[in-house]
Amino acid sequence: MEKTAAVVAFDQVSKAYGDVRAVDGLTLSLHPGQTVALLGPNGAGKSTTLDLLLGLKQADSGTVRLFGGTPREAIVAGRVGAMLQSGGLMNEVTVEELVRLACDLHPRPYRVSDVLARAGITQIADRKVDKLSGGQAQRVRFALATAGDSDLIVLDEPTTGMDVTSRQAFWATMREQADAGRTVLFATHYLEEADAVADRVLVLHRGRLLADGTAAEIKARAGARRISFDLEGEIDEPSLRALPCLTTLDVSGSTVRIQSTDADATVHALYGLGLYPRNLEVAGLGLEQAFVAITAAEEAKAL
Ligand SMILES: Nc1ncnc2c1ncn2[C@@H]1O[C@H](COP(=O)(O)OP(=O)(O)OP(=O)(O)O)[C@@H](O)[C@H]1O
Repeated sequence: MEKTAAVVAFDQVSKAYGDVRAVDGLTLSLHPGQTVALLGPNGAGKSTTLDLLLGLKQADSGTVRLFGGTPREAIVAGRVGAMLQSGGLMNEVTVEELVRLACDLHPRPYRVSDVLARAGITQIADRKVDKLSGGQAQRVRFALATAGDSDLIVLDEPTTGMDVTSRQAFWATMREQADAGRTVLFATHYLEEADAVADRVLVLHRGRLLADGTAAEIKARAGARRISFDLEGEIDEPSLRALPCLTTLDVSGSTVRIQSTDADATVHALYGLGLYPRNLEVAGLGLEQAFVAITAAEEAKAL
């Protein structure tokens, strides 16, 4: 394995199940220290992408490389820790026994007590794995993914079932991992998490990469400003519709709501029309709205 190679490199990777193209010509590389969120609607191909990355599924075409070698080589060398969505936990063993097993199997293991503490499961170390709540089981899966010193941590919807406090603690731990130079890749349906945690966001749709950038870039790309104001008197919709950089216009009574790709230019032109907007507000789109706008535009193209 090359030392300087990308952590993850997908080159024109495709995987189909019958007629369904789960992953369709995906090219992508990830680098050390990045925290990367993988977003996409149901069925977009997120889990398949992670399975290909981990060598759990084979691509129909294209290549998947981890650290310049095959996924299997990287996993055998202990360079990858993974927490998958559905992975069943062994029954009839305690949390501590299971974590100890994961540590024993890792080429560069951490101390069991440290792994338990980091995952916040020291208190339930003696409990049988099949008696855990959903959120506790997620934390145990996280402990298994971080049982040793791995360079890449892969997480498929890691915080599903966790309460707010566990979620915050989880992401604080993940940030420490990224600060220590590890690459963290996670699939999620929680867009606010991606916005808060990831320094790179990938949007998958029908197995293809629709967007790749920081959360701010993705919001900007979606036409990321909302402008709202009130106007007195009759509203001349055609002249508002002709404002520069406008993507949507909604007039409701005396209130006008606009989405614009350049709020400065739009507002400047608004005053240029001789209008006096009151209660003017300019706000960014959230990542969630940007995500909906980007994927909806793609759906519209497909029709
Ligand atoms: N083993 C399989 N056999 C047949 N089709 C499959 C199989 N696994 C996945 N698919 C299909 O491939 C597509 C991508 O599925 P995948 O699970 O990768 O998406 P996802 O983005 O992870 O979805 P979700 O957000 O719902 O978890 C979907 O249309 C799914 O129905």
